[in-house]
Amino acid sequence: MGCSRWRAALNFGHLKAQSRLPVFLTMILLFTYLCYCLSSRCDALPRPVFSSGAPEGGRLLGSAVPLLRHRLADSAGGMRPLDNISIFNNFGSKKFPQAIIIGVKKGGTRALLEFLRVHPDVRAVGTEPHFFDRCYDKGLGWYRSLMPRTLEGQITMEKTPSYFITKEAPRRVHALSRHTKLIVVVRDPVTRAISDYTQTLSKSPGLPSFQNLAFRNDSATLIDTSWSAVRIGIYAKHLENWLRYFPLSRFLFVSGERLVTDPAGEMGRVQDFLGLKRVVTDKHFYFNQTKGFPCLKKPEGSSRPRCLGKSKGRPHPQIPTEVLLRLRDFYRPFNLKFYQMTGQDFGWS
Ligand SMILES: Nc1ncnc2c1ncn2[C@@H]1O[C@H](COP(=O)(O)OS(=O)(=O)O)[C@@H](OP(=O)(O)O)[C@H]1O
Repeated sequence: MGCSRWRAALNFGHLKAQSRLPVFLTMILLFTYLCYCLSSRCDALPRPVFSSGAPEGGRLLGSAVPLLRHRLADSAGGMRPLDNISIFNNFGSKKFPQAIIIGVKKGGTRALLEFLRVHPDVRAVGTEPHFFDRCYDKGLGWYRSLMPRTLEGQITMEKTPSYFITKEAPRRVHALSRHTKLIVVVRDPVTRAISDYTQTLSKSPGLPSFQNLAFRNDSATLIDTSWSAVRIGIYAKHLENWLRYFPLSRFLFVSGERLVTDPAGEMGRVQDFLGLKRVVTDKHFYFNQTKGFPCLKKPEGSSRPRCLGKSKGRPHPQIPTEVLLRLRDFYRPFNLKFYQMTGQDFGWS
């Protein structure tokens, strides 16, 4: 094509010769952007992370995928293996989650999600989206863009433990879909509070002692319910808020304690609730003596087993017995109410 014809093709009439170059460059940029979007690479999403340090990537069909993923991981020198292979990420479509782990903070939510991800029919966001609490104004399009692609029959999941205590969350989740399955991992509220405190302490070493924060002012008896570490453990109160929007049948309450002592048993209940085949069984777990927690066995073809990261299963500070007893007294009526509401006795004394 001769120069004159290019000129004719790009002749915008009223534009002077000097102003054509920026227009041309803009068109090239727009065209490149369009191509980029069409190849599904312009999702404004944070990439999923895998807190255990294990490889994270798209799941392919069937059981060959973990094997392939780990082979790739091994040969990728620790890099997430599938990130650079766009074809793997383009299967299926992004859907809103059909099931959400809504709580509770420090209950064992990460362990549950990572155990579930072993299942070939579960695909989940690695990071916590915080859509129904902090990011609601970003809109549903943003939320869906965070989701991994799923094929027919696969379940999309996310976990954000703060949803359970967020006043607006039940209404918002319900507005998206009243069919959403809700999973709550609960743990003895006293241990949960100490776990919560341990996490804050790890970030702010100058934090006052647990007992200073747990009791109101200088009182040695009055529990400070304005402290979030205490408030989160009043499960009955938070559940009441959710039950205004969802029937009990939409919930599954997972015992955080049993998730540690009998992960396969608890996973059986979870898979049944989600309508999944019981694929994740005791064969997938081993107890890591050093960590003191169950970990995922190494998948075939990988030389590495998978435990959760260092921030999961941390040692807790020693709390005076009288403080623990007082807290137990405080939680007892709320726990009993919670057992009654859920029809489950979690055995917290
Ligand atoms: N398998 C396995 N490995 C490690 N840790 C396990 C596991 N199962 C349950 N837990 C318990 O999970 C607690 C952290 O809970 P969450 O993942 O819900 O925490 S968070 O809210 O996402 O920060 C974490 O609390 P801490 O022990 O206080 O660290 C663990 O007790």
